[in-house]
Amino acid sequence: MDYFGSENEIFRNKELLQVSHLPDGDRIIGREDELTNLANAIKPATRGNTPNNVLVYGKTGTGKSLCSKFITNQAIERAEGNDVSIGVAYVDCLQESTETQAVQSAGHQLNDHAETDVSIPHSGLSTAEYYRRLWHIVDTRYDVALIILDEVDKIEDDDILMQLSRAVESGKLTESTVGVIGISNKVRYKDSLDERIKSSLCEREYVFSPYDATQIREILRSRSDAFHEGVLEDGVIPRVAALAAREHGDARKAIDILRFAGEIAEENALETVTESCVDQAHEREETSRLAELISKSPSHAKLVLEAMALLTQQKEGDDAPVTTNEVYDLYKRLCDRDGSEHLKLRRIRDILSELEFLSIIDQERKWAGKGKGNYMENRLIDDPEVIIAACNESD
Ligand SMILES: Nc1ncnc2c1ncn2[C@@H]1O[C@H](COP(=O)(O)OP(=O)(O)OP(=O)(O)O)[C@@H](O)[C@H]1O
Repeated sequence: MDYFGSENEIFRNKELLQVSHLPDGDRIIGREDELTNLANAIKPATRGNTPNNVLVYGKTGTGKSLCSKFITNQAIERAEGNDVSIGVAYVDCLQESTETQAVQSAGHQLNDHAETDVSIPHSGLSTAEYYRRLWHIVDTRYDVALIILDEVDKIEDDDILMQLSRAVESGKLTESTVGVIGISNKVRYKDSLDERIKSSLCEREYVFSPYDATQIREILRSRSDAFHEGVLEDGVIPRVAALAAREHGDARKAIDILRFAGEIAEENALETVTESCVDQAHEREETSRLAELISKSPSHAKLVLEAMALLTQQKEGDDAPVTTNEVYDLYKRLCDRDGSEHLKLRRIRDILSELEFLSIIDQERKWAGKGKGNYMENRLIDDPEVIIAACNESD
Protein backbone atom coordinates (compact mmCIF):
# COMPACT_ATOMS: atom_id res chain seq x y z
CA MET A 1 0.00 0.00 0.00
CA ASP A 2 1.42 3.36 -1.06
CA TYR A 3 0.05 5.77 1.53
CA PHE A 4 1.06 8.83 -0.52
CA GLY A 5 -1.52 7.84 -3.16
CA SER A 6 -1.09 8.62 -6.81
CA GLU A 7 0.68 11.73 -8.15
CA ASN A 8 -1.37 14.92 -8.17
CA GLU A 9 -3.58 14.88 -11.26
CA ILE A 10 -5.51 18.06 -10.52
CA PHE A 11 -3.10 20.75 -9.36
CA ARG A 12 0.02 21.72 -11.24
CA ASN A 13 0.98 24.55 -8.88
CA LYS A 14 -1.42 24.95 -5.99
CA GLU A 15 0.72 27.74 -4.53
CA LEU A 16 -0.90 30.13 -7.06
CA LEU A 17 -4.18 29.70 -5.20
CA GLN A 18 -2.88 30.51 -1.71
CA VAL A 19 -3.97 33.89 -0.37
CA SER A 20 -0.36 34.62 0.58
CA HIS A 21 0.79 34.21 -3.03
CA LEU A 22 1.86 37.53 -4.54
CA PRO A 23 1.12 37.47 -8.28
CA ASP A 24 3.29 39.29 -10.83
CA GLY A 25 2.18 42.75 -11.90
CA ASP A 26 0.69 41.51 -15.15
CA ARG A 27 -1.54 39.18 -13.16
CA ILE A 28 -3.06 42.00 -11.13
CA ILE A 29 -6.37 42.55 -12.81
CA GLY A 30 -8.38 45.78 -12.99
CA ARG A 31 -6.35 47.80 -10.52
CA GLU A 32 -4.34 50.07 -12.83
CA ASP A 33 -5.81 53.28 -11.41
CA GLU A 34 -5.33 52.18 -7.83
CA LEU A 35 -1.72 51.14 -8.50
CA THR A 36 -1.02 54.42 -10.26
CA ASN A 37 -2.47 56.38 -7.33
CA LEU A 38 -0.44 54.44 -4.80
CA ALA A 39 2.70 54.84 -6.89
CA ASN A 40 2.18 58.60 -7.10
CA ALA A 41 1.69 58.84 -3.35
CA ILE A 42 4.90 57.03 -2.48
CA LYS A 43 6.97 58.22 -5.45
CA PRO A 44 9.03 60.74 -3.42
CA ALA A 45 10.47 57.74 -1.54
CA THR A 46 12.16 56.47 -4.69
CA ARG A 47 14.31 59.62 -4.62
CA GLY A 48 14.95 59.40 -0.91
CA ASN A 49 12.30 61.95 0.07
CA THR A 50 9.38 61.60 2.46
CA PRO A 51 6.42 59.90 0.77
CA ASN A 52 2.79 60.76 1.44
CA ASN A 53 1.13 58.73 4.13
CA VAL A 54 -1.74 56.80 2.67
CA LEU A 55 -4.95 55.25 3.94
CA VAL A 56 -6.48 52.57 1.74
CA TYR A 57 -10.09 51.50 2.27
CA GLY A 58 -12.27 48.84 0.75
CA LYS A 59 -14.16 45.64 1.47
CA THR A 60 -12.35 42.36 2.02
CA GLY A 61 -10.73 40.75 -0.99
CA THR A 62 -10.56 43.89 -3.11
CA GLY A 63 -6.80 43.71 -3.52
CA LYS A 64 -5.74 46.29 -0.94
CA SER A 65 -2.94 44.21 0.59
CA LEU A 66 -1.85 42.83 -2.74
CA CYS A 67 -1.54 46.25 -4.40
CA SER A 68 0.22 47.77 -1.38
CA LYS A 69 2.78 44.97 -1.27
CA PHE A 70 3.26 45.01 -5.01
CA ILE A 71 3.78 48.75 -5.31
CA THR A 72 6.19 48.93 -2.37
CA ASN A 73 8.26 46.14 -3.91
CA GLN A 74 8.33 48.05 -7.16
CA ALA A 75 9.37 51.18 -5.27
CA ILE A 76 12.35 49.29 -3.81
CA GLU A 77 13.51 48.36 -7.32
CA ARG A 78 13.01 51.84 -8.74
CA ALA A 79 14.85 53.38 -5.79
CA GLU A 80 17.82 51.06 -6.28
CA GLY A 81 18.30 52.61 -9.72
CA ASN A 82 18.53 56.01 -8.00
CA ASP A 83 20.94 54.67 -5.41
CA VAL A 84 18.30 55.04 -2.71
CA SER A 85 17.60 52.28 -0.24
CA ILE A 86 13.97 51.65 0.75
CA GLY A 87 13.02 49.16 3.47
CA VAL A 88 9.50 47.75 3.62
CA ALA A 89 7.78 46.20 6.64
CA TYR A 90 4.34 44.62 6.44
CA VAL A 91 2.52 44.46 9.77
CA ASP A 92 -0.72 42.53 10.12
CA CYS A 93 -2.39 44.44 12.94
CA LEU A 94 -4.89 41.64 13.54
CA GLN A 95 -1.98 39.47 14.69
CA GLU A 96 0.21 42.25 16.07
CA SER A 97 -2.50 44.30 17.69
CA THR A 98 -0.60 46.03 20.50
CA GLU A 99 1.69 48.97 19.91
CA THR A 100 4.69 46.99 21.19
CA GLN A 101 3.98 43.98 18.94
CA ALA A 102 3.56 46.17 15.88
CA VAL A 103 6.78 48.12 16.48
CA GLN A 104 8.61 44.89 17.25
CA SER A 105 7.38 43.34 14.03
CA ALA A 106 8.33 46.34 11.88
CA GLY A 107 11.76 46.57 13.50
CA HIS A 108 12.34 42.84 13.14
CA GLN A 109 11.53 42.83 9.41
CA LEU A 110 13.61 45.89 8.60
CA ASN A 111 16.46 44.49 10.62
CA ASP A 112 16.27 41.12 8.89
CA HIS A 113 16.64 42.68 5.47
CA ALA A 114 19.50 44.92 6.56
CA GLU A 115 21.42 42.28 8.52
CA THR A 116 22.52 44.66 11.27
CA ASP A 117 24.03 43.61 14.55
CA VAL A 118 21.06 45.08 16.44
CA SER A 119 18.83 42.46 17.99
CA ILE A 120 15.06 42.72 18.04
CA PRO A 121 13.89 39.99 20.40
CA HIS A 122 10.28 38.81 20.20
CA SER A 123 9.59 40.07 23.68
CA GLY A 124 11.27 41.39 26.77
CA LEU A 125 11.97 45.00 25.80
CA SER A 126 9.94 48.05 26.69
CA THR A 127 7.93 49.71 23.93
CA ALA A 128 10.27 52.70 24.08
CA GLU A 129 13.29 50.46 23.54
CA TYR A 130 11.68 48.76 20.54
CA TYR A 131 11.07 52.20 19.07
CA ARG A 132 14.65 53.26 19.79
CA ARG A 133 16.01 50.23 17.95
CA LEU A 134 13.58 50.71 15.06
CA TRP A 135 14.69 54.33 14.57
CA HIS A 136 18.31 53.29 14.83
CA ILE A 137 17.93 50.61 12.11
CA VAL A 138 16.04 52.96 9.79
CA ASP A 139 18.48 55.81 10.32
CA THR A 140 21.59 53.73 9.80
CA ARG A 141 20.50 51.30 7.07
CA TYR A 142 17.84 52.91 4.91
CA ASP A 143 17.01 56.18 3.25
CA VAL A 144 13.30 55.53 3.57
CA ALA A 145 11.21 52.98 5.48
CA LEU A 146 7.72 52.19 4.19
CA ILE A 147 5.54 50.57 6.81
CA ILE A 148 2.32 48.87 5.73
CA LEU A 149 -0.17 48.53 8.58
CA ASP A 150 -2.81 46.07 7.35
CA GLU A 151 -6.14 46.03 9.24
CA VAL A 152 -4.91 49.17 10.96
CA ASP A 153 -8.28 49.57 12.71
CA LYS A 154 -7.41 46.52 14.83
CA ILE A 155 -4.49 48.27 16.48
CA GLU A 156 -5.32 48.80 20.13
CA ASP A 157 -3.35 51.98 20.65
CA ASP A 158 -3.27 54.83 18.15
CA ASP A 159 0.02 56.08 19.54
CA ILE A 160 1.98 54.09 16.98
CA LEU A 161 0.27 56.00 14.18
CA MET A 162 1.36 59.25 15.77
CA GLN A 163 4.92 58.02 16.32
CA LEU A 164 5.34 56.73 12.76
CA SER A 165 3.70 59.57 10.96
CA ARG A 166 5.66 62.19 12.91
CA ALA A 167 9.01 60.45 13.27
CA VAL A 168 10.88 63.02 11.22
CA GLU A 169 9.08 66.05 12.59
CA SER A 170 9.71 64.95 16.17
CA GLY A 171 13.41 64.39 15.48
CA LYS A 172 13.33 60.61 16.08
CA LEU A 173 14.81 60.12 12.63
CA THR A 174 17.60 62.42 11.62
CA GLU A 175 19.14 60.80 8.55
CA SER A 176 16.18 58.99 7.02
CA THR A 177 12.47 59.21 6.64
CA VAL A 178 9.37 57.03 6.89
CA GLY A 179 6.01 56.58 5.18
CA VAL A 180 2.93 54.70 6.34
CA ILE A 181 0.35 52.84 4.28
CA GLY A 182 -2.65 52.05 6.48
CA ILE A 183 -5.22 49.56 5.19
CA SER A 184 -8.73 49.13 6.56
CA ASN A 185 -12.02 47.42 5.74
CA LYS A 186 -13.92 50.00 7.74
CA VAL A 187 -14.95 53.01 5.73
CA ARG A 188 -15.63 55.02 8.87
CA TYR A 189 -12.26 54.20 10.45
CA LYS A 190 -10.94 57.71 9.90
CA ASP A 191 -13.77 59.22 11.96
CA SER A 192 -12.49 57.42 15.03
CA LEU A 193 -9.02 58.95 14.81
CA ASP A 194 -7.62 61.80 16.81
CA GLU A 195 -7.50 64.99 14.69
CA ARG A 196 -3.70 65.21 14.76
CA ILE A 197 -3.27 61.60 13.67
CA LYS A 198 -5.91 62.05 11.01
CA SER A 199 -4.14 64.98 9.42
CA SER A 200 -0.77 63.25 9.25
CA LEU A 201 -1.86 59.72 8.44
CA CYS A 202 -4.49 60.51 5.85
CA GLU A 203 -2.53 62.66 3.40
CA ARG A 204 -3.90 60.53 0.59
CA GLU A 205 -6.93 58.27 0.76
CA TYR A 206 -8.01 55.69 -1.76
CA VAL A 207 -11.06 53.49 -1.88
CA PHE A 208 -10.86 50.11 -3.60
CA SER A 209 -14.23 49.16 -5.01
CA PRO A 210 -15.43 45.54 -5.19
CA TYR A 211 -14.77 43.56 -8.35
CA ASP A 212 -17.57 42.71 -10.74
CA ALA A 213 -18.16 39.17 -11.97
CA THR A 214 -16.13 39.79 -15.15
CA GLN A 215 -13.09 40.95 -13.20
CA ILE A 216 -13.35 38.02 -10.80
CA ARG A 217 -13.50 35.68 -13.80
CA GLU A 218 -10.34 37.27 -15.16
CA ILE A 219 -8.58 37.01 -11.80
CA LEU A 220 -9.44 33.32 -11.67
CA ARG A 221 -8.44 32.73 -15.30
CA SER A 222 -5.08 34.34 -14.65
CA ARG A 223 -4.48 31.66 -12.02
CA SER A 224 -5.87 28.72 -13.93
CA ASP A 225 -2.35 27.45 -14.54
CA ALA A 226 -2.54 26.33 -10.92
CA PHE A 227 -4.34 23.36 -12.51
CA HIS A 228 -3.18 20.80 -15.05
CA GLU A 229 -4.34 21.48 -18.55
CA GLY A 230 -7.91 20.45 -19.35
CA VAL A 231 -8.76 19.73 -15.71
CA LEU A 232 -11.11 22.70 -15.18
CA GLU A 233 -14.48 22.12 -16.84
CA ASP A 234 -15.81 25.09 -18.83
CA GLY A 235 -18.52 26.15 -16.39
CA VAL A 236 -16.27 26.13 -13.32
CA ILE A 237 -14.72 29.60 -13.42
CA PRO A 238 -17.98 31.40 -14.35
CA ARG A 239 -19.77 29.56 -11.54
CA VAL A 240 -17.14 30.48 -8.93
CA ALA A 241 -17.17 34.09 -10.14
CA ALA A 242 -20.95 34.27 -9.93
CA LEU A 243 -20.90 32.93 -6.36
CA ALA A 244 -18.17 35.34 -5.26
CA ALA A 245 -19.82 38.32 -6.94
CA ARG A 246 -23.17 37.58 -5.30
CA GLU A 247 -22.32 39.10 -1.90
CA HIS A 248 -19.67 41.55 -3.03
CA GLY A 249 -16.83 41.03 -5.47
CA ASP A 250 -14.41 39.34 -3.09
CA ALA A 251 -11.37 37.93 -4.90
CA ARG A 252 -10.18 36.12 -1.77
CA LYS A 253 -13.44 34.22 -1.55
CA ALA A 254 -13.31 33.38 -5.26
CA ILE A 255 -9.77 32.03 -5.05
CA ASP A 256 -10.60 30.03 -1.91
CA ILE A 257 -13.65 28.46 -3.59
CA LEU A 258 -11.59 27.53 -6.66
CA ARG A 259 -8.89 25.93 -4.49
CA PHE A 260 -11.47 24.01 -2.44
CA ALA A 261 -13.16 22.84 -5.66
CA GLY A 262 -9.83 21.40 -6.82
CA GLU A 263 -9.30 19.71 -3.47
CA ILE A 264 -12.77 18.18 -3.60
CA ALA A 265 -12.09 16.79 -7.09
CA GLU A 266 -8.82 15.39 -5.78
CA GLU A 267 -10.39 13.82 -2.69
CA ASN A 268 -12.99 12.12 -4.89
CA ALA A 269 -10.36 10.97 -7.38
CA LEU A 270 -12.13 12.80 -10.22
CA GLU A 271 -10.33 13.55 -13.44
CA THR A 272 -11.83 17.01 -13.79
CA VAL A 273 -13.11 19.78 -11.53
CA THR A 274 -16.87 19.99 -12.09
CA GLU A 275 -19.55 22.57 -11.25
CA SER A 276 -20.81 20.25 -8.58
CA CYS A 277 -17.35 20.42 -6.95
CA VAL A 278 -17.80 24.21 -6.96
CA ASP A 279 -21.11 23.99 -5.12
CA GLN A 280 -19.57 21.77 -2.46
CA ALA A 281 -16.54 24.07 -2.33
CA HIS A 282 -18.79 27.07 -1.75
CA GLU A 283 -20.24 25.38 1.31
CA ARG A 284 -16.76 24.48 2.53
CA GLU A 285 -15.58 28.06 2.07
CA GLU A 286 -18.56 29.38 4.07
CA THR A 287 -17.93 26.90 6.85
CA SER A 288 -14.25 27.72 7.02
CA ARG A 289 -14.87 31.48 6.92
CA LEU A 290 -17.53 31.20 9.62
CA ALA A 291 -15.39 28.82 11.66
CA GLU A 292 -12.63 31.39 11.59
CA LEU A 293 -15.00 34.15 12.67
CA ILE A 294 -16.63 31.97 15.30
CA SER A 295 -13.33 30.67 16.63
CA LYS A 296 -12.42 34.24 17.47
CA SER A 297 -15.73 34.68 19.34
CA PRO A 298 -16.08 33.96 23.06
CA SER A 299 -17.59 30.62 24.03
CA HIS A 300 -20.98 32.09 24.95
CA ALA A 301 -21.32 33.63 21.49
CA LYS A 302 -20.84 30.12 20.07
CA LEU A 303 -23.60 28.76 22.31
CA VAL A 304 -25.92 31.58 21.28
CA LEU A 305 -25.27 30.76 17.63
CA GLU A 306 -25.76 27.06 18.19
CA ALA A 307 -29.08 27.82 19.90
CA MET A 308 -30.14 29.99 16.96
CA ALA A 309 -29.19 27.31 14.46
CA LEU A 310 -31.07 24.57 16.33
CA LEU A 311 -34.17 26.73 16.66
CA THR A 312 -34.05 27.68 12.98
CA GLN A 313 -33.83 24.03 12.04
CA GLN A 314 -36.92 23.26 14.14
CA LYS A 315 -38.92 25.94 12.31
CA GLU A 316 -39.97 25.81 8.73
CA GLY A 317 -37.55 27.18 6.16
CA ASP A 318 -33.85 27.82 6.60
CA ASP A 319 -34.23 31.52 7.24
CA ALA A 320 -37.08 31.39 9.74
CA PRO A 321 -36.77 34.15 12.35
CA VAL A 322 -36.34 33.41 16.04
CA THR A 323 -37.00 35.80 18.89
CA THR A 324 -34.35 36.79 21.39
CA ASN A 325 -36.35 35.16 24.20
CA GLU A 326 -36.48 31.85 22.32
CA VAL A 327 -32.73 32.02 21.77
CA TYR A 328 -32.16 32.81 25.43
CA ASP A 329 -34.22 29.85 26.66
CA LEU A 330 -32.39 27.34 24.49
CA TYR A 331 -29.01 28.98 25.18
CA LYS A 332 -29.57 28.42 28.93
CA ARG A 333 -30.30 24.74 28.31
CA LEU A 334 -27.11 24.43 26.24
CA CYS A 335 -25.18 26.00 29.12
CA ASP A 336 -26.68 23.38 31.46
CA ARG A 337 -25.67 20.66 28.98
CA ASP A 338 -22.08 21.95 29.03
CA GLY A 339 -22.11 22.53 32.78
CA SER A 340 -21.38 26.25 32.41
CA GLU A 341 -23.00 29.24 34.11
CA HIS A 342 -25.29 31.19 31.81
CA LEU A 343 -25.06 34.92 31.17
CA LYS A 344 -27.88 37.41 31.79
CA LEU A 345 -30.40 38.22 29.03
CA ARG A 346 -28.87 41.68 28.62
CA ARG A 347 -25.48 40.17 27.65
CA ILE A 348 -27.17 37.83 25.19
CA ARG A 349 -28.76 40.86 23.53
CA ASP A 350 -25.28 42.39 23.23
CA ILE A 351 -23.90 39.16 21.77
CA LEU A 352 -26.69 39.06 19.20
CA SER A 353 -25.96 42.60 18.09
CA GLU A 354 -22.24 41.76 17.82
CA LEU A 355 -23.17 38.79 15.63
CA GLU A 356 -25.20 41.13 13.48
CA PHE A 357 -22.19 43.42 13.18
CA LEU A 358 -20.14 40.48 11.96
CA SER A 359 -22.83 39.74 9.33
CA ILE A 360 -23.55 36.31 10.78
CA ILE A 361 -27.16 37.17 11.59
CA ASP A 362 -29.74 39.79 10.63
CA GLN A 363 -31.90 41.53 13.19
CA GLU A 364 -35.23 43.27 12.84
CA ARG A 365 -37.19 45.04 15.55
CA LYS A 366 -40.91 44.17 15.54
CA TRP A 367 -43.94 45.69 17.18
CA ALA A 368 -45.78 43.16 19.35
CA GLY A 369 -48.94 45.23 19.75
CA LYS A 370 -50.32 47.75 22.18
CA GLY A 371 -49.11 47.25 25.74
CA LYS A 372 -46.59 44.62 24.70
CA GLY A 373 -43.91 46.83 23.18
CA ASN A 374 -41.13 45.76 20.83
CA TYR A 375 -39.35 42.52 20.34
CA MET A 376 -36.40 41.47 18.21
CA GLU A 377 -36.44 38.94 15.41
CA ASN A 378 -33.11 37.30 14.61
CA ARG A 379 -32.33 35.48 11.39
CA LEU A 380 -29.30 33.42 10.46
CA ILE A 381 -27.73 34.57 7.21
CA ASP A 382 -26.16 31.18 6.52
CA ASP A 383 -27.64 27.74 6.50
CA PRO A 384 -28.10 26.43 10.09
CA GLU A 385 -26.23 23.25 9.20
CA VAL A 386 -23.25 25.33 8.11
CA ILE A 387 -23.38 27.24 11.41
CA ILE A 388 -23.51 24.03 13.47
CA ALA A 389 -20.61 22.57 11.47
CA ALA A 390 -18.64 25.80 11.94
CA CYS A 391 -19.34 25.83 15.71
CA ASN A 392 -18.09 22.24 15.96
CA GLU A 393 -15.07 22.89 13.76
CA SER A 394 -14.02 25.87 15.83
CA ASP A 395 -14.09 23.94 19.16
N1 LIG B 1 -6.74 42.47 -8.94
C1 LIG B 1 -6.33 41.28 -8.55
N2 LIG B 1 -5.70 40.47 -9.42
C2 LIG B 1 -5.27 39.26 -9.03
N3 LIG B 1 -5.44 38.76 -7.80
C3 LIG B 1 -6.08 39.51 -6.89
C4 LIG B 1 -6.54 40.81 -7.22
N4 LIG B 1 -7.12 41.35 -6.13
C5 LIG B 1 -7.02 40.45 -5.15
N5 LIG B 1 -6.39 39.33 -5.59
C6 LIG B 1 -6.11 38.15 -4.78
O1 LIG B 1 -7.19 37.97 -3.88
C7 LIG B 1 -6.75 37.66 -2.56
C8 LIG B 1 -7.21 38.71 -1.59
O2 LIG B 1 -6.65 39.96 -1.91
P1 LIG B 1 -6.10 40.97 -0.81
O3 LIG B 1 -5.62 40.21 0.40
O4 LIG B 1 -5.19 41.92 -1.44
O5 LIG B 1 -7.45 41.70 -0.43
P2 LIG B 1 -7.69 42.78 0.68
O6 LIG B 1 -8.53 43.83 0.05
O7 LIG B 1 -6.42 43.20 1.31
O8 LIG B 1 -8.58 41.96 1.70
P3 LIG B 1 -8.57 41.96 3.30
O9 LIG B 1 -9.13 43.28 3.68
O10 LIG B 1 -9.48 40.83 3.64
O11 LIG B 1 -7.15 41.74 3.72
C9 LIG B 1 -5.24 37.55 -2.66
O12 LIG B 1 -4.90 36.20 -2.87
C10 LIG B 1 -4.90 38.37 -3.88
O13 LIG B 1 -3.71 37.89 -4.49
